[in-house]
Amino acid sequence: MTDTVSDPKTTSPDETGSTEPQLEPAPLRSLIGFLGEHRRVLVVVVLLSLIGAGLTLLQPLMINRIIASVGGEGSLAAAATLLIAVVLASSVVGAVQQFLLERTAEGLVLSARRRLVTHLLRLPIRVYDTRRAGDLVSRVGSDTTMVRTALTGGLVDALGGALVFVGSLVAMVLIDPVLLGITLGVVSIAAVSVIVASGRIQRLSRSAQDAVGRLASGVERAVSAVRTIRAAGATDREVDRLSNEAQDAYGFGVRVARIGAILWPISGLAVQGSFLAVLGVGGYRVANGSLSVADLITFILFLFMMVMPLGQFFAAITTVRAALGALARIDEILAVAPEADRDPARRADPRPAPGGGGIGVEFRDVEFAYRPDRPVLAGVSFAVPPGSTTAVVGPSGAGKSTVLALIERFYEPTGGAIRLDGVDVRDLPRSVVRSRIGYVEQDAPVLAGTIRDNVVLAAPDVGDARCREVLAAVDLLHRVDAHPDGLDAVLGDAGAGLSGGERQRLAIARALVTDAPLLLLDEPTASLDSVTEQALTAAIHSVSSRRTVMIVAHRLATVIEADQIVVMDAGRVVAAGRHAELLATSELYRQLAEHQLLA
Ligand SMILES: Nc1ncnc2c1ncn2[C@@H]1O[C@H](COP(=O)(O)OP(=O)(O)OP(=O)(O)O)[C@@H](O)[C@H]1O
Repeated sequence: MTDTVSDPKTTSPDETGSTEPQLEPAPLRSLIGFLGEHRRVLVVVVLLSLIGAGLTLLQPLMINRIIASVGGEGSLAAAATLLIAVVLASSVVGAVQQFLLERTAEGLVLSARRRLVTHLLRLPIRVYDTRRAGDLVSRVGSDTTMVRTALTGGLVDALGGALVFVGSLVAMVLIDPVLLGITLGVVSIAAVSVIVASGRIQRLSRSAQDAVGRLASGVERAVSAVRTIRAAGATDREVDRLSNEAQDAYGFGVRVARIGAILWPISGLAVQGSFLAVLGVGGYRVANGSLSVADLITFILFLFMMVMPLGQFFAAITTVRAALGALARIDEILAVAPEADRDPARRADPRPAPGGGGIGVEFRDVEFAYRPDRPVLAGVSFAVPPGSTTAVVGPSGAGKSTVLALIERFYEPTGGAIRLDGVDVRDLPRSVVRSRIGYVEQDAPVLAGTIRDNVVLAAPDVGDARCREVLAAVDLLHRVDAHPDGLDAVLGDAGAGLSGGERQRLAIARALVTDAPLLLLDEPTASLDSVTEQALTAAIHSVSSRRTVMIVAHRLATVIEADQIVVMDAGRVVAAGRHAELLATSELYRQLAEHQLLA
């Protein structure tokens, strides 16, 4: 299972001027796979495009008939009526095709965004540790739009165009092979230059998308930390940083424009050259009688027809290549395996959650590292009896939060085992493990939305009475009642409208609402004053009679009453026991306690 975003295939960074390793563009078949679910309507669009191409090809032949009818061959009125009918039919077919194509393109964006969002929220936690949120967001917003341009920017038109091109070619070879030879000679100069240049355009567009991703990450970083940035007087520097990222995207766009600026005159010259050559040589051949005027005009009309799809085709190459660059960024995320459980056959039967008393937790020789070269937990063992309260204390960086993250199965231990009620957590589906746990992470976020949205996150069906009950338990009910909208009071991003302590208490209410038998609290009282802290500690204490509680705390006052205190240092358990015992037996605990005037 892949659980990190890998970029196995990279190109040399200096090709694009970017210092970051570049993803290889997605292969064309990946784009075709993406289009797969819209294949029915795309077949219709392609058919319409082919019909449109056929109708277009008929037009020069009809003009030939009109010219011939002026010379006395057949009815002019009939030929003209037929031409008008064909032109009208071709417009109608074109309009229907355009609409279906645009609708399909929107559908493509929709399904790509849905797939990405579905996947993005299920990636292993490790991936979010290494990826920037803004960049992930820009893949959903901007890269999907780029893929859309592959369709609307000519992929389908190019198919109809190919028919017009081939049809024109056949007609032209029948009319005058010599003239056709001259035309192709000149046009191939344009073709070669476009194909060479489009590879470069593809790399540059991908770099532009990467730059847009970095810009989005930068904006996200700046907006989410706007107070800190303002207070630090760093606004101007952040603005400069972001405008540099925007400048990068601009730079790549300008480089694409530069290539385009050289490219289009070359193709324009080739097209003009072929017209002039056909007019010159064709005029000469009309003069010496080897070609009729009607055939020369028809040939020139077919030349027009051939050149138009050529333009479409060149444009399609460029947009499809740019889209493949963006698709590589989408595929990179889709290729990461989402969080997965063990083969169901090997899973233990999840036991029903006990009615009361909580569940037991056991760590046996647990090893863990976020990075292979830096072990974070080394042989951690301890047992938390059901219904007891265990505090985990120790200096910063000791691995306390990691212990809770492993119980939640955000990461897998690299050695040893974690058991819930005697069952290895790896043998339980993650959803079952998590449904039994109420978890308050360190700096737990408040989600934008109402107070109710926040409380019922894990239990969307609970009623107002239960919401009020848990809000009362964390001493927030009076705050809710003071607001005219009560539970429906809207909180801004990051819980704007609440104090730091209120946010923390709301997070605890969220963990309490499900009545989960195991409560994991990571520094739940960090931003509380000592009076509120005491109230909250009492609240936690009152709910702890019915469940197992594990609480990480720096403030020992919170945990003095715990049934067991596990002291960690540098990824190891150095002591475990009750407060009074540890004061006598653990030097580290005594130091921690002395600092807080508890000894
Ligand atoms: N997501 C992560 N990726 C890489 N390293 C991490 C990650 N989270 C924590 N670490 C590292 O793992 C070690 C233990 O971190 P952890 O957060 O578990 O410590 P802690 O005891 O909870 O610290 P604190 O009391 O400061 O919260 C630290 O060295 C930290 O730098």
